[in-house]
Amino acid sequence: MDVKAAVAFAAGQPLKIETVQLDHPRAGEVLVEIKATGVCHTDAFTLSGDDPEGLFPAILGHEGAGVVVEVGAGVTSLKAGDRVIPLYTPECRNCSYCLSGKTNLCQAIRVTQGQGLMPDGTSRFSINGEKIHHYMGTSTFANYTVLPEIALAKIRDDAPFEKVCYIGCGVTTGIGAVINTAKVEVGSNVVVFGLGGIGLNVIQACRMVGANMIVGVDINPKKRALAEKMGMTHFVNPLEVEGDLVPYLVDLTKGGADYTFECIGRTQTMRQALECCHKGWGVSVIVGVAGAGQEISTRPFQLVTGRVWKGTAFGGAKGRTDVPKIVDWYMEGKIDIDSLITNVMPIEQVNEAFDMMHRGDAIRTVLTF
Ligand SMILES: NC(=O)C1=CN([C@@H]2O[C@H](COP(=O)(O)OP(=O)(O)OC[C@H]3O[C@@H](n4cnc5c(N)ncnc54)[C@H](O)[C@@H]3O)[C@@H](O)[C@H]2O)C=CC1
Ligand SMILES: N[C@@H](CCC(=O)N[C@@H](CSC=O)C(=O)NCC(=O)O)C(=O)O
Ligand SMILES: [Zn+2]
Ligand SMILES: [Zn+2]
Repeated sequence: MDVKAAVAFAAGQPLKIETVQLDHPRAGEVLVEIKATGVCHTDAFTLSGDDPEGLFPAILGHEGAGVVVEVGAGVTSLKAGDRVIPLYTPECRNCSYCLSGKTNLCQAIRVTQGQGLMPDGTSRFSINGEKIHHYMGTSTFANYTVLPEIALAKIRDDAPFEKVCYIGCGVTTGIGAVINTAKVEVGSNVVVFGLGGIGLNVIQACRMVGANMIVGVDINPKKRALAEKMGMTHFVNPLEVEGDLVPYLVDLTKGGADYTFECIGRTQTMRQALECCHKGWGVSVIVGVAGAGQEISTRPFQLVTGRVWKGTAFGGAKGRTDVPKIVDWYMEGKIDIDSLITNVMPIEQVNEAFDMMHRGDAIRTVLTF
């Protein structure tokens, strides 16, 4: 079938809206009509050429919501008409990772997903006979896409696509980093580096679990008001701090933070986030994705003296199990998504959405079809 997609033909080039060809779902696969998709910094990261797994041409996008149109042979958990959220971290419930009870990093299809292919090693997308790569197993910058059944969370029928698509990455990553990965306790002092689409969800989760001090760090002062609305208690602009940021944050948190979250993707801020943790017990969670070839460093003494460095992917969430629950939280008014969706525009304006993100003028832009 012919579908409309924003195609990334080469690193660093604007996306082009094209009519591309999409094959029908094969065994274990599902055809989904994407109704809305968020634009996450990771899409920009891959488009920039900094992603070692970045492949071109590709259809980017991994923060979508839509409706099942057709199921392939053997699909049992979904049917036409079901509302779904695509999962870049699938949940097969059968691989050793899923069965370990220790991680959300299902590996059932990770190899082919990283190669921009479906689990059988082929692509469903093409243009004029040339293969187009899938991206993160989701490719939500297309009005129809094909995914494995294990990479779809079935959600309730009254969930609005233009809001809950954000649960496909940013909301779940931020909230999950706090609840699943760090397990922030009541009364904790927290520092959040980066007040974008992920960091603001970290902040709202810290507020939800009853954190005491929630310090937000960002070089863009325009982020302050919304961060305060989400629960930030103190704002720090590193460009306005005289001297080193780390001792400033240690002083502010009276000895160091119990938990810190790096939601930027810069190795320098990852180090700062670790080193402003409290001696003896502070935990720093890396959420941001750093570019190809970059490495983190610190003095090992930082760890010897009790600070812990961790990371999180998709907030440690098991998608098919946890995403429907997070949709319920939104529908029940327990979490705020609406305030964080700053722009809604048609897919044709996808490049404008990237420009706004780079200028720091948007938290989340949602594209519609
Ligand atoms: N681990 C995971 O599963 C996930 C990771 N990510 C990653 O999280 C990071 C954040 O993503 P978004 O929130 O969508 O990005 P964003 O662009 O919305 O937010 C980044 C924020 O960092 C701020 N910032 C930039 N440089 C800074 C500096 N030197 N000091 C302080 N603040 C600075 C910006 O002003 C902006 O507010 C990205 O690296 C993204 O790839 C995103 C989703 C999931
Ligand atoms: N491909 C990159 C790493 C990209 C990355 O870390 N992705 C995150 C999700 S970011 C979402 O916006 C993730 O879940 N990683 C786990 C995984 O298995 O990919 C590289 O090669 O550095
Ligand atoms: Zn993302
Ligand atoms: Zn699995």
